[in-house]
Amino acid sequence: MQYIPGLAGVPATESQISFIDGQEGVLTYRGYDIQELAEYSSFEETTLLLLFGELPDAEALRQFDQQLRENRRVKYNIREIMKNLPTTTHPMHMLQVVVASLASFYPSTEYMKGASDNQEYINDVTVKIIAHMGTLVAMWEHMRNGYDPIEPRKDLTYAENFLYMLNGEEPDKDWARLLDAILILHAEHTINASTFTTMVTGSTLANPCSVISSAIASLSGPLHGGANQKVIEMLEEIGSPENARPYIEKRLADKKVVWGMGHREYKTKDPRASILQKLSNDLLRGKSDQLSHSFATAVEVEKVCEELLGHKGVYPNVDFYSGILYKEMGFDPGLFTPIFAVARSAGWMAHWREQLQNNRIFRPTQIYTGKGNACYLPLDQRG
Ligand SMILES: CC(=O)SCCNC(=O)CCNC(=O)[C@H](O)C(C)(C)COP(=O)(O)OP(=O)(O)OC[C@H]1O[C@@H](n2cnc3c(N)ncnc32)[C@H](O)[C@@H]1OP(=O)(O)O
Ligand SMILES: O=C([O-])CC(=O)C(=O)O
Repeated sequence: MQYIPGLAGVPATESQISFIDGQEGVLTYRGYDIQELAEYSSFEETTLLLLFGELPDAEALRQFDQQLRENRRVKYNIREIMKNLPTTTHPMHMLQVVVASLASFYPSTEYMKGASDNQEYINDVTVKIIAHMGTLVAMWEHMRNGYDPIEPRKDLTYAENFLYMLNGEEPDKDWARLLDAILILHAEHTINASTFTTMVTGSTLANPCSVISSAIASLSGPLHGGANQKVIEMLEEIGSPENARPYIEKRLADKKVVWGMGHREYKTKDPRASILQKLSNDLLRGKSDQLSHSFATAVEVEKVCEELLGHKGVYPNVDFYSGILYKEMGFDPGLFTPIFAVARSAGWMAHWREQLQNNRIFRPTQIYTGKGNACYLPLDQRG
């Protein structure tokens, strides 16, 4: 029996949801290239694709979109739970707590019989969770700053409503389209740590709100989704392109990782990083402000890392360029990982549903490396 740290390269499931070619830098959802989806699809349509395996027809999309719109509002008592959290609570921790608490408001043991026995519950809770994610993140942004949250609207798309709830203004169509593309890019990524968490928790037939809460916890770590906030902090610390080389050299000498670099599956640049870089470049072109400076610094960090880490297959991942876009859109860095979670709720729900269709509890084994038979000594006889 061989132990493989981090289960690198070990298949944990068979799945039809997404595919990565890590050598070529390819990512597809249900067979559709991520570049095409980011350009032409919407978050609502991509979510349906991930959940059901096909691009929907106009009526199916209209119905699903309507369900999402109808499920945006959160119950008064959920808002009360949020009100009682310290305002210093990181938005990812708020999300983990509040999504877990949804299980108290939407309980069910019926679905535990298996997917085929309660499709209606599974569909309802899927919509409820995905629709609530954006609302909760936008609400908390006001609440943690001491203001009342803004109520969601039903006449807006998912991305538009998120921007409206954050800014309290009519959402700009171009910003909403950009956010839509960002949500699509973050919606799914095979068996990453948080999706694996989803599958493990789901495999015990835990309530889906607990399942997604556990996935949020997993995504929050800086080696996973939490890296996007770390990247912008790092770029600000570096300050300008000419500081990139000494900064990276020192980090590597200190055996520290460069945030937003490296990936278990990709041994070349993450295709999502290339798309996000292009979007950032287009947005900042011709500007001479601080953020363009951060972008120039990021490009230089990438260049230095390619030279110093390229031989290890370490290149920018999805978290490297996204923060620059978020900052330009006016988002606080505390929102970066929660926005990732909002998008990824689509992928998590798709994997939860796939897991239930052919469920077997996850229960790997171990190679024991502890002591042999030990003899219990009463406390007064221990040295
Ligand atoms: C949405 C996401 O989750 S994307 C990932 C976000 N996370 C980050 O950006 C954090 C920084 N990156 C990392 O810590 C890692 O690359 C991970 C966690 C993403 C992947 O980890 P693993 O697949 O276990 O990579 P592993 O540690 O085997 O890396 C291989 C080699 O590249 C090095 N390496 C990998 N990533 C980095 C990095 N960001 N900076 C410096 N060196 C790195 C490792 O030190 C290792 O070197 P060695 O062979 O000399 O020991
Ligand atoms: O696949 C991974 O390990 C991490 C990642 O990029 C993601 O979840 O989007």
